[in-house]
Amino acid sequence: MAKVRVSSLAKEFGMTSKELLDQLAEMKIPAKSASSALEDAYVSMVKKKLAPVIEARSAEIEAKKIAEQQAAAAEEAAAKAEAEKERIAAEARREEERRLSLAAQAAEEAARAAAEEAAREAARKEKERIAAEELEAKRRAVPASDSGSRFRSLLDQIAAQEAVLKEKKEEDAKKQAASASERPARKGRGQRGERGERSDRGDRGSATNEAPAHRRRSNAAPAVPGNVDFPSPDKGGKGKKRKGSAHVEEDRYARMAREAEEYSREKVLEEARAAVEEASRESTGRRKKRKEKREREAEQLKQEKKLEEAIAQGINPEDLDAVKVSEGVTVAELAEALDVSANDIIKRLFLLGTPLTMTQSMSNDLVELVADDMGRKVRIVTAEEENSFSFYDDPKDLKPRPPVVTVMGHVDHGKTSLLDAIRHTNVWSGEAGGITQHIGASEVMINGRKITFVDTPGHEAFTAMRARGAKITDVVVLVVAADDGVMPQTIEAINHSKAAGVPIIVAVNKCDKEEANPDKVRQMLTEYGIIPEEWGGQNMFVNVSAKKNIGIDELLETILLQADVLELKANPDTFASGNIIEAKLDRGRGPVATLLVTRGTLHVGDTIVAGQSYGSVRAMLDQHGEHKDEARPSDAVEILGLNSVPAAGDEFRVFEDARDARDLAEQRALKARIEEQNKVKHVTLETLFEEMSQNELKELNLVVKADTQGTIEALADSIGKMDQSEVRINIIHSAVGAISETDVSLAAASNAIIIGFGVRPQGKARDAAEKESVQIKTYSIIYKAIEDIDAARIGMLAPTEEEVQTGCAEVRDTFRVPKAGLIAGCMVTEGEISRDDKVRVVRDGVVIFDGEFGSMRRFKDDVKTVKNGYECGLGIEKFQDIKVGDIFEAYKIVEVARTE
Ligand SMILES: Nc1nc2c(ncn2[C@@H]2O[C@H](COP(=O)(O)OP(=O)(O)OP(=O)(O)O)[C@@H](O)[C@H]2O)c(=O)[nH]1
Repeated sequence: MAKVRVSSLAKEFGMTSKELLDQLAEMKIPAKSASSALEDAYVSMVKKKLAPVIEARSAEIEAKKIAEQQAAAAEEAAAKAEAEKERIAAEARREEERRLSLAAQAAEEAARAAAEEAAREAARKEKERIAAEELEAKRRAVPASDSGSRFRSLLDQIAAQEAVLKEKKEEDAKKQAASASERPARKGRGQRGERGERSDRGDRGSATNEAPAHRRRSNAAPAVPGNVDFPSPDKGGKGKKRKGSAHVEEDRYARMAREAEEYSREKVLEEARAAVEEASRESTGRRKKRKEKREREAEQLKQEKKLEEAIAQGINPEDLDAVKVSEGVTVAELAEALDVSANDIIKRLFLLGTPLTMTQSMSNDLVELVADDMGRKVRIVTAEEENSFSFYDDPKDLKPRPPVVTVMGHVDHGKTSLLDAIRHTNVWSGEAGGITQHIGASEVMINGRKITFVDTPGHEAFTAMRARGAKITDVVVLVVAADDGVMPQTIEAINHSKAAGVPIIVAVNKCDKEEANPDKVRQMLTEYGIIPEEWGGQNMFVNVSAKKNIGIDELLETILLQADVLELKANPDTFASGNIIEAKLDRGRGPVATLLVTRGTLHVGDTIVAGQSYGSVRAMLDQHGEHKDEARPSDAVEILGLNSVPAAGDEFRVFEDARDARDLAEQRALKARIEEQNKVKHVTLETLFEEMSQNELKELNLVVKADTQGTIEALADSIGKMDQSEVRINIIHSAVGAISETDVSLAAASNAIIIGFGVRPQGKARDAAEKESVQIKTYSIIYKAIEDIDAARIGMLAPTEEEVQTGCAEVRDTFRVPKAGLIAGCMVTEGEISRDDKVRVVRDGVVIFDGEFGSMRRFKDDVKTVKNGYECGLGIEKFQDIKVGDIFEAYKIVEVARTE
């Protein structure tokens, strides 16, 4: 066997070699250094001993790893947030700088425009001054003596020039006033409209210089007071200088610059705010993504857990999402389960050739077919499954629990005596007639460890209960009397234990007896696969004497050893569940149940459901009749408080809500009652008379199927002539053709018998009839049918011979053989056909010939029988009309004893 070094084992355990060496020294396991190699046995010992330490270590390491991962994740998130903050700030800074430089540029442009305007204004004023001087010079140049017409005309010219100047001045003033009043109206317009208007007016100079400033102003829409003087669109720059206009314009440009600056700052702030908002939106987005990720992970975890549970419960994970329906569900119930209309299902059933009504129950195959047709998944739950609970426990919640042991064996081999010896109490003497009458349970403490014993009865009548006993136990102690050896119930106990997969410890009892032969018992048991360990097998054997108290301690130690190997665990920190091992109605205390807790902890006051019973645990008693407050996994206790007596073997579980418990129990009880009522036993020709007298049956319903209409008419005619004074015979349905599943449904619904003439049940009709207990009687001659019905009517019918089908073969090919005639190449599809069987040739459900085989061959050899799955050549006596697809039904007529 491979050895493991201390160092590598230490590494595996997550400890240092020194630590492990210390532990080994403590356990007295020889190991000198880290390089010392340990035997396998030591390794498993160490593993077992250090399991809690290793678990704690690995949990510690795991926790550390998780903490590290979390810290790293937090650090990363913080770094990311910091970087993001930095990015946003830088972005805001850059934006601020850009806006400020734009504002400065705007201010500069405004100042330049102001300077240019001032220069233009100065030039205009200069021109006006020169013109005035020229006029004055002209006036002075006119001689005082010359007061003739030339002088007058000169004065007129001057006066006209002055008038023109004045007029122009007035006009300018008007225009300026008009432009000032127009300004606010223009201000509201779009930038494009404003520009268009200006170009229409042909404002050349200011259009180029002022356009940027105007655009910005228009964007920011600062309030412009109505009385502000704007440069007038002075054509040609002529006209007089306006009073204080330079000063006003200086103010305006300064304000424009300030406004531009303010606007820029506001804009920058606004954009910075938007950037921050965007960033926070992004971080919200990240938070949302993280949340989504967490949700996804949680969902995945849930799915994994569900899968684990499904596997633990032995359910196909694919069936998890399937709709659960009970076996024998009715059309209406299925419709409700699938949330579809019952009509939809009825329609589909009709198309499948099996029309059913709302209240009729459906076969499993039909349920699956219909569901499949609808693209739905269903899981058919058996009654047993329905009444059982399934749980899933996280492995980390599991804690060691005591073993539950069942003592089994042949009657009088000493089971009770052995338990008595174990418990040091004299149970045997208290039993009625010295025979254990029920499953009893008891707990024993050995070396500080508990073992729960379930004592099963040894009589054959309790076989079923014993089977349950084997299922709820961890270990079976098979008691075999050394003087008696292996007996029928010993074998039965072995089979039950094996079926339940429970290990068997053999207690060879009565070894004190002289005739005891323990070795013979060992020898006998090998035949049943129970081989002693000392002979290289799997089973532990202990020789005991219950009477003389010999070998009892050894037996108990062996049980504990076996339990250690099994590593039994359960979750004690949950609602209790388990099995009823015995229940009875006590005259004074009402229903009393002994139950075994397999999971969780049961408390006084808990509400439980067990099978169809429910109630609160009013009192809890141990095997000595002492009151207990709680029962933990592997504890067996007697409880009071159920509303009825549950069945031994029923599962129980605690319900949080008493109403849920009552609902479930009542639902189960109701279902059981309905099922009982629905178990209709249909009439048969053999039971007709009995039914007539017991249940006052006044009518016999028949469904008649025949090969021809003539046969149906002949039968109806004969029946009409029958004496119907005691029972009326109704042909409720008759038709030509094979007996179908629909005929069976009809017969089941109307308590009818199916009579077939020259026809056979088709497809699944035979199975359906068996399931529904509908009798199908097939005849080839009418008078035989009439005879049977007549005999049944007067209670004289008792079949003396019966037809037994032996097999079926399908014709795959036909060929002619000289002398032998037509031979059918067949495949046997059911049972085994024999050369001397009778044979019926069935085509499309109708019997076309009834006779005997003429030949039966496999390859070139004549054979006596051919089994299912084999090919053969079959010839039929006096029948040549064989066609591909025909079915040969082989049958025998057997004698049946009269049942009266
Ligand atoms: N000599 C001898 N007799 C024993 C021993 N064990 C049991 N007996 C006797 O065998 C008989 C049957 O014992 P039980 O303990 O009732 O046997 P059981 O298998 O429990 O029987 P049922 O309850 O009927 O299934 C009694 O008379 C016991 O005294 C034993 O070790 N030695």
